[in-house]
Amino acid sequence: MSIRARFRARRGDFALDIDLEIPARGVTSVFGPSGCGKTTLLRAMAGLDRHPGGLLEFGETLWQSGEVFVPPHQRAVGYVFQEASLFEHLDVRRNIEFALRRVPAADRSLDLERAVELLDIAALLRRRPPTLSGGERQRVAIARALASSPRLLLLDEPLAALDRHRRREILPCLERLHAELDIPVVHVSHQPDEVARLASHLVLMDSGQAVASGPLTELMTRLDLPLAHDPEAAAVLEATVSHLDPEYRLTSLDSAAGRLTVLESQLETGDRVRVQIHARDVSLALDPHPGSSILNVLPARVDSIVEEGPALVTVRLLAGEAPLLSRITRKSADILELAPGKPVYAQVKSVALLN
Ligand SMILES: Nc1ncnc2c1ncn2[C@@H]1O[C@H](COP(=O)(O)OP(=O)(O)OP(=O)(O)O)[C@@H](O)[C@H]1O
Repeated sequence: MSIRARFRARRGDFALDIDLEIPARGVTSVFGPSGCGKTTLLRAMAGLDRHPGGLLEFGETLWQSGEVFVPPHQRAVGYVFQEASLFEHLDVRRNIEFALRRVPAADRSLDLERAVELLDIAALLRRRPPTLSGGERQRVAIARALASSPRLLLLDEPLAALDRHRRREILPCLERLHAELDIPVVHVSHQPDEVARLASHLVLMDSGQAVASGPLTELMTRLDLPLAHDPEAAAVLEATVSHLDPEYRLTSLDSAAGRLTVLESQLETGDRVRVQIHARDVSLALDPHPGSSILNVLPARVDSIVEEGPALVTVRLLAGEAPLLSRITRKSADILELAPGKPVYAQVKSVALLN
């Protein structure tokens, strides 16, 4: 099942020209520079702005086409924007109950207790919004959006107004939503780390257009797209915990790129995790370097190479079928005579667990 969105709109000098098909499951992140049209797209999907000639299909359900325009409250869409708007005179419980009551009991996909548990807001139920912190407000706003039993959740930079610490508190809640509720989420963010952690699908926007749309793991490592050239460029891999080593306090993960070793954490065998490997943390060698202290050495082959200014190159590798990035000096690339198809060993200095 997929979501099809086609919108053309003009706002002063800005033109939105979008024709997208994204999966109606998992988390799709819409990523792009300020002013590129991310909010305009989400508002059009929610039905908050009507753009004549637009098309929006949610699976078999038509929300907009030609003369058809289903108003926002009949779309079963939950949305949370940067500054959460709550009913300031009602306590948190009543804010959520208000949303619950909009849906007949037989059609509810979750109850108050479940929404409270997922967003970890039991302690806030008697508080009124003016007494809540920014992070608490956002958690309540997301719980309220869920209480209306949406078929689609739209989150427009819900964490933008929060500092790093508060964002770290909410990210696990968003992950739980994704893992435990079968509601597709379209999520707008400026933060590459948030996108890497949450998204399964990515839409890259620029100047009102979708420059690319595809699986996160692929788009993050495509050398024709900007993410792979960022100083923070990284590959993201799904992995399963395969072995715990109590003696050395290490954990082994099996991924499509091969076996990875990370420091011991709270993980158990069989857990699914997501890891991030930064391009700057991957060096390359022509042999497996048995004398090295680096534990994670993956056989790979060079897929493509792009220069990053006069001194550096970014190399896209395929370790098995999994793409990885390596940022090395142009001199090293010349010494190793790197070229597409060449077998190499990727020495991974650091693997970050994202959850
Ligand atoms: N009512 C309006 N009148 C004129 N221009 C507008 C209006 N609303 C939005 N715009 C312009 O449309 C463009 C897209 O805005 P939008 O809010 O969708 O961008 P965005 O990608 O969400 O940005 P940000 O990441 O900064 O939130 C911007 O250039 C903005 O200035």
